[in-house]
Amino acid sequence: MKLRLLCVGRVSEAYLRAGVEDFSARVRRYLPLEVLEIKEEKAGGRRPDVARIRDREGERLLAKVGENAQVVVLDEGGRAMTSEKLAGFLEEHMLGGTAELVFILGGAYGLCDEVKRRANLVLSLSQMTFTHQMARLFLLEQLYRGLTIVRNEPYHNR
Ligand SMILES: C[S@@+](CC[C@H](N)C(=O)[O-])C[C@H]1O[C@@H](n2cnc3c(N)ncnc32)[C@H](O)[C@@H]1O
Repeated sequence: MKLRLLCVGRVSEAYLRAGVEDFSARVRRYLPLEVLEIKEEKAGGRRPDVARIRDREGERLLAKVGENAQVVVLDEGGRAMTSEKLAGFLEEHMLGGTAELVFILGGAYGLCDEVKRRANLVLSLSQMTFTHQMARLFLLEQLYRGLTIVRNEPYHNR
């Protein structure tokens, strides 16, 4: 199985980029990982048209999602999971023949409903809101943690 991260925008903060690179490399020890960055829609002006921004970014994201892909959308309003549950979810897909598991992260204004409707799972990392750059790092850490749990390796320490 291959993991694919579809993200709106880049990781511009150096301190987060280092973490993202580190955890991406760790995840790649277990599974192929592709990260695709979608251009952020320009906000323009003092009162950005949030619905338009989300819709445009959503179109770009959905254009990159294959018909048969299993999709996890990251959203603070989604379903909370323990790391063990996420590990179980990953294992199910690894054993169940899923070719590609796609994770979608929104930009500064979040994701439109159409993207959320495409999700097989809407996943929350916390009820609190993170920047998309931080959410990317936390997701990668949880994927790495989950994969070490699947392999019964000593990272999770439980
Ligand atoms: C700054 S947040 C967007 C906040 C926006 N106000 C909204 O309504 O979604 C940017 C992206 O990071 C991800 N994100 C941020 N906090 C998250 C959390 N607690 N759980 C899951 N994803 C999160 C989501 O993909 C979100 O679209």
